This record gives sequence, structure tokens and C-alpha cells, in this order.
Amino acid sequence: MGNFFSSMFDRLWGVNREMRILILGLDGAGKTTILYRLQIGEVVTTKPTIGFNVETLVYKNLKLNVWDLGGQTSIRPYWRCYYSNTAAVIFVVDSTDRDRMPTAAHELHLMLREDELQDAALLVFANKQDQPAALSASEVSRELNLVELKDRSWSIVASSATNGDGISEGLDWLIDVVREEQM
Ligand SMILES: Nc1nc2c(ncn2[C@@H]2O[C@H](COP(=O)(O)OP(=O)(O)OP(=O)(O)O)[C@@H](O)[C@H]2O)c(=O)[nH]1
Ligand SMILES: [Mg+2]
Repeated sequence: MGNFFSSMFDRLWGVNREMRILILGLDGAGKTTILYRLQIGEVVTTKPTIGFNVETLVYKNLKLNVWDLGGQTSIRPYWRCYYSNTAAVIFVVDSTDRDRMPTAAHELHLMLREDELQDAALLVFANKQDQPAALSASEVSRELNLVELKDRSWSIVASSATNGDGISEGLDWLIDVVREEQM
């Protein structure tokens, strides 16, 4: 009986639940900066990620296994090795990188076509909003053609990994959606 109630409680509150989250996006978008802001709440000095970083963090009672993959052109073909059992994807865009918006859009839609990601929720961070040249979240949304997305929970949030704006707002949305979908 005790077990019954404790497992009910765990289900309701998500205690002990593990969730796999991928952070993807082009090189230099701010993925690693976001990962460590989430984990330690600070800005770390990064270098381009060759391979991946993985960190476990507990957020709102959920254990999140967060994988930050390198975004360089030569590394992107390996993203697919990490897709299985992914509850959510955080796709990070450098909102100042106007020239590469079509490349970001292409990589995003290619990734979302993969079978293993059909049930994954999508959070897009329109990152680097602290920069004057940044496109707004709605402009990034248009560049990425997000309205085309069907049968998927998605949201775009304006963020700055360096000053922290938008990061917890985005993660709150993501956790609520994934928790609702998994109940
Ligand atoms: N101004 C500003 N700079 C940022 C922001 N987020 C990240 N950066 C900077 O952008 C550069 C690249 O950030 P990373 O987090 O290493 O980028 P990444 O997406 O992990 O890149 P790869 O590992 O090569 O795929 C670093 O110099 C960061 O300090 C932001 O919100 N605003
Ligand atoms: Mg990185």
C-alpha cells in the first residue's frame, strides 16, 4: 500500500523521473553557455564543442539528462546518434546570425523529420537578445518557418545566455509540456 501511494505520488510530481533533453543548433549559437547556465547558474567560458557535453540537473523535481552536442557542420551528421528516448529538443539560434538563418532552418526541419523525434517537444531559444543586431523572436520564428510544424508542442522564447533572460521561462514551458504529455 505504501508503495502504491509513493509511486502515485512520484507519478503526480515526477519525482525520480528522468528525462532526456538535447540541445541542438548551429555552432556558436550558445548551446554550451545555456547548458552551464542551467547547471551552475553562471556564464562559463566555452570553446567550440567537439563531441558533446552531458550534465544531469534536477529541475522542478525532475532529473534532466541534458546533452549539448557540437554544432559545427562536420559534427551535425552525428546528432542522430543521440535521438532515441529524447523527450524534448532545445534548438538554439544565434539571433544575430542573419546569414545563416536558412542553414539553421534547414537543420531544424531535417532533425524534426527523424522518426525517433516525432514525440519530442521543441523549445527554440532566439538567443543573444542582448546584442543590438538580434532579430526578435517573431522574426526568428518566421526565418525558421515554425508555423509549418504540425502535431508537435513547440514554443520560441527570446533569450540571452549571457545575462540569463528567458532561460528559465523557456525551461519552465518545456518541463510543463513534457510532464503533461507523459502523464
Ligand atoms: N552576446 C551573447 N553572447 C553569447 C550568448 N550566448 C552565447 N554567447 C557567446 O557565443 C559564443 C559561442 O557560445 P557557445 O555556448 O560555445 O556556442 P555553442 O552553440 O555551444 O557552439 P558549438 O559548441 O561550436 O556548437 C561564446 O563566446 C559565448 O560566450 C548570448 O546570449 N549573448
Ligand atoms: Mg558548444
